[in-house]
Amino acid sequence: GTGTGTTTAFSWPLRRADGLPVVMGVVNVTPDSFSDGGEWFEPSAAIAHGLELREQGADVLDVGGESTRPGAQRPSVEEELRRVLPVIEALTAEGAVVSVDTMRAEVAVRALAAGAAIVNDVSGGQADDAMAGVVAQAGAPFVVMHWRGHSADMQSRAAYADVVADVCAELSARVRDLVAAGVAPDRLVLDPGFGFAKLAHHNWTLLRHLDQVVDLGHPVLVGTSRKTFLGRIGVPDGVPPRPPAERDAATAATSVHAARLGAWGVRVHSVPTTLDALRATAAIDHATDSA
Ligand SMILES: Nc1nc2ncc(COP(=O)(O)O)nc2c(=O)[nH]1
Repeated sequence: GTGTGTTTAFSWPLRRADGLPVVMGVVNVTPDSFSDGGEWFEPSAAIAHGLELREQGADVLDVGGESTRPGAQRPSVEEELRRVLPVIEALTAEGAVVSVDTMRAEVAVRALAAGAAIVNDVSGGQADDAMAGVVAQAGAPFVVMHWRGHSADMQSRAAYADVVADVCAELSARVRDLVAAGVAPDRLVLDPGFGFAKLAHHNWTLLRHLDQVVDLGHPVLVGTSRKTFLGRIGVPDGVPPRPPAERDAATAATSVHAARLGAWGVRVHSVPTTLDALRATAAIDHATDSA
């Protein structure tokens, strides 16, 4: 690409005309993401998948080149760029709104130049000190996820006095640091980071009290899709969780719940399932009592 990628014109905060939460479709260009590892590793397959998600109704396509599943080893910057840039360029050329899922400032810079409109950083700017400046300079919307260190050993940090209060406090600290570094507050999206340094019960508790995250005053993104805690529903201890492809109904339930509690958006693998569930809920909410 020429590097002067066209960022698709879009207004911020992004809102759906139908009032449903923004649907962010997952395009993992990785050989080992836990939920769909390897399916879309080739750029052509990832591009086709992204266009399909957009066709299905996704408002944003989240393109990531680094798997963040527990225990994942990090790719090099070069490898991460090789994976995501062709996909970002092609999807933005087709008019899609793209977010780049990266913890690296260098990748964010190149992705924005290639047309990405949003930076989605699971570390919320903690993994790379240069990220805040890149996002501030670009004026790009920035997704700040709750994170306690790299996936290699993050589950060792899954200890909380009060997971909701702690996650809110740690996200608020990130907001302060990012604003101090020049990021505009109205460009920040917060995300509780389901499954990152969290055990199943932490995830359920965060969902139950998601309104407290919403009350921090920033749009909230929820990324529960196909995560292991959903695969454990109805599965006895000691039995492996159900595979990711069987977790879309549970994911949809969490998306409906998140919408009810005021979430701005949901980051999902299955767009049709998500929209079906959200639309059904909206139909219920808008049902009139006329005969
Ligand atoms: N903002 C945000 N980004 C993320 N990126 C990757 C994953 C890991 O899940 P995947 O391997 O299915 O992409 N989860 C999140 C998340 O929960 N929130």
